[in-house]
Amino acid sequence: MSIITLEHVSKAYPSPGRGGDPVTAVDDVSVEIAEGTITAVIGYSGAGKSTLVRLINALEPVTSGRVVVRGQELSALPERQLRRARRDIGMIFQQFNLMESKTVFRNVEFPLRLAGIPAERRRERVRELLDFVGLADRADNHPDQLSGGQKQRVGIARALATSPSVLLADEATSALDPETTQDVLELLRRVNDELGVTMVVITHEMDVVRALADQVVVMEHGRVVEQGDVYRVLSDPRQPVTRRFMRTLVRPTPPHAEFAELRRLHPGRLLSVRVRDDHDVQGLVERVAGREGVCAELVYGGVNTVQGRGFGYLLHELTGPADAVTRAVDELTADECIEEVA
Ligand SMILES: Nc1ncnc2c1ncn2[C@@H]1O[C@H](COP(=O)(O)OP(=O)(O)OP(=O)(O)O)[C@@H](O)[C@H]1O
Repeated sequence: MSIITLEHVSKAYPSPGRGGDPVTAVDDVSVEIAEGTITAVIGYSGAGKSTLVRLINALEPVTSGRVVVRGQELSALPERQLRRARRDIGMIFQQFNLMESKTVFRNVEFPLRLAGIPAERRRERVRELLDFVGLADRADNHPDQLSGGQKQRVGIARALATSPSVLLADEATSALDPETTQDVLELLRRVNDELGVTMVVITHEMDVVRALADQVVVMEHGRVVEQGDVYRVLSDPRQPVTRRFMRTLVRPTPPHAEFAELRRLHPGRLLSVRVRDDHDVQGLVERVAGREGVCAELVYGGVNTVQGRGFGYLLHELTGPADAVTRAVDELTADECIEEVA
């Protein structure tokens, strides 16, 4: 069942200069997010990702379209009800946004105070949350006594204080080193698995997508240009922007100088084979190349996994009698997963 529905949502900001056209940050976006899932929103800087997320928790009003969260159309709610609805949507940020003058305890307690929860229950809840994020012994510290990863854990505890059913994460690991990123991603996984919280994660890091996402939404110039199940999007990216992102996880060919060296050693015709677990394209190469004295040699590979399923590219050199190689190349490149590399 869908917990967040965006229907033809657009957001325009006034032109930064006088008399210019408005900036359309989000342009006619329709997305459905199923309860209990993790959706990654990817796209280059300026694609409209942050704006989209601010529309989901109604930090910004939509220009047109509808945003529905748990059956409530946020854009139609009066301020009081909107504040209540926002308690059901937690948010974490790249720069953590903690109150530096307050202790960890007070930071996590803050949303509970706003919600009017009595002191005793607030204390219990903060303890429970700090336990969950592994910071039970840090309640009395100030943010400047914590590492980046610990600060983000406090951010997560604070976002979860009012037991929201949705958590929005805007580049939550972008300021962290790779190891700390892994720890925070693991915690976010637990938030989803153990608490059943639906998550929308903005990122430009494909490792985050790979580690967390069930579903991917790809944005470019304010529009959603591609969306789908994470394995489908990574193993069969359909838009150029998605392919560029996917190639940060797996490369079809080695970097420039290395490729020149590879070409020197393997001057024959090269075929790049996109690997998917639902299409035995490797078997196809072996069958076709096995005919007429053609030989296919694997010369480079970039393969990764998501949700335990392999995706990526294998590069083969075809050698043998010239006519037979041409026939093999023609037959193989008719498959959408195979293309010749110059
Ligand atoms: N408050 C605002 N006023 C005017 N223009 C804005 C505002 N917020 C965003 N924009 C513009 O909307 C477009 C989308 O911005 P947004 O921050 O949503 O993109 P993004 O994909 O999140 O980028 P980044 O990864 O750099 O944060 C950009 O052209 C940006 O300049």
